[in-house]
Amino acid sequence: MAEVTLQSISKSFADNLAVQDLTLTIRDGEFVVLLGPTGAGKTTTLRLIAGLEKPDSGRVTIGGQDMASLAPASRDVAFVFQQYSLYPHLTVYENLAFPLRSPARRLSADEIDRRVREVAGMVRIDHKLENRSTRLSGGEMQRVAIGRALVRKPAIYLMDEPLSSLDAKLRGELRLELKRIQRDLGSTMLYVTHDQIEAMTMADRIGILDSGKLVQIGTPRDIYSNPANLHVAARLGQPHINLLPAGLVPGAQAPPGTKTVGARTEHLEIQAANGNANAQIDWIEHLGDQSHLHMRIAGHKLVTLANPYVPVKPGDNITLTLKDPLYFGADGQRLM
Ligand SMILES: Nc1ncnc2c1ncn2[C@@H]1O[C@H](COP(=O)(O)OP(=O)(O)OP(=O)(O)O)[C@@H](O)[C@H]1O
Repeated sequence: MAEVTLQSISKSFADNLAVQDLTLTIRDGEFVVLLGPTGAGKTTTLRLIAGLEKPDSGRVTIGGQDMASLAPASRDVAFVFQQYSLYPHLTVYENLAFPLRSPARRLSADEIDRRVREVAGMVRIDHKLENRSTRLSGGEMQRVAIGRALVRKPAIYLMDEPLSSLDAKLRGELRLELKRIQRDLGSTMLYVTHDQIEAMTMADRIGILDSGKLVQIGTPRDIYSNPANLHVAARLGQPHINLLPAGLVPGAQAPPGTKTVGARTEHLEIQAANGNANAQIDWIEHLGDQSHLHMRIAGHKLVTLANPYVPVKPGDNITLTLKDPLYFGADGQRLM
């Protein structure tokens, strides 16, 4: 494993600036997640590291070595794509063994066998080693695709939404397993997703990409609690952060220049109105272990998370107050 750096990388397709002046270090053994909406430049960033795209300017280094003159095959990276790309005519075993069979590796048959079985156990596909890869469920195929990357020990794993084609339950399971495997192996990993739960649960650091720019990078806790601007604040949190005009909800002293107040569940206090109602419950979504409270204050809608036994019902008048919310200026940047 190795440290990977991107130094002031830019990449355009015709007049579309896909990656803009991107500087990022993925430390040796670190799990970095790039989070951003569609078209933010996530896949392009991975492809630039893998050498599948050439930057217009800037430098990529792996283990301190400049990659400019190295072809993809010489870069010592393993790429997992969004859609499993297995060899359909081969068994699971042969798919996993394939990357190890290159003559340049000079691995013995015993060594290959040991490694294939070890990785098959890690991704829990060891019971299907003799199956043709086409005779697998989508989830099993994607396990094999991830396993095929893991049999090698490259400088860095590049993963492009590897769980996005799976159903929610399997995604949850594999998310945990991938994190465990990465920690056990001490792998360096750059993982791309637009799923905030994946980012929050797996990353050592999350980088937020917007229109090709790295807007903020930090630990999940830091990105959640101290978003640099409105864009970052809106990317994390379920339900979405409520963005309200300054002065709408009482209870907090906004700093000068505040245009927007950002209020998550933990920033809102709800009380049964005592003749001093300022808001109303619109409706309640029951999710089982918790509920979403939809409220309205002076024509603005808000949503917060509540316990399922919260003693309110649609139509109730309530008193809503703020508790240490986030403040943003007219330019969208956070005000401290
Ligand atoms: N080969 C290409 N030719 C032309 N434009 C491209 C090419 N690859 C990417 N782009 C453009 O570059 C921008 C960034 O694309 P990229 O695929 O990196 O985004 P992304 O964040 O990975 O999106 P998604 O989540 O949809 O995969 C987009 O506007 C895209 O249309």
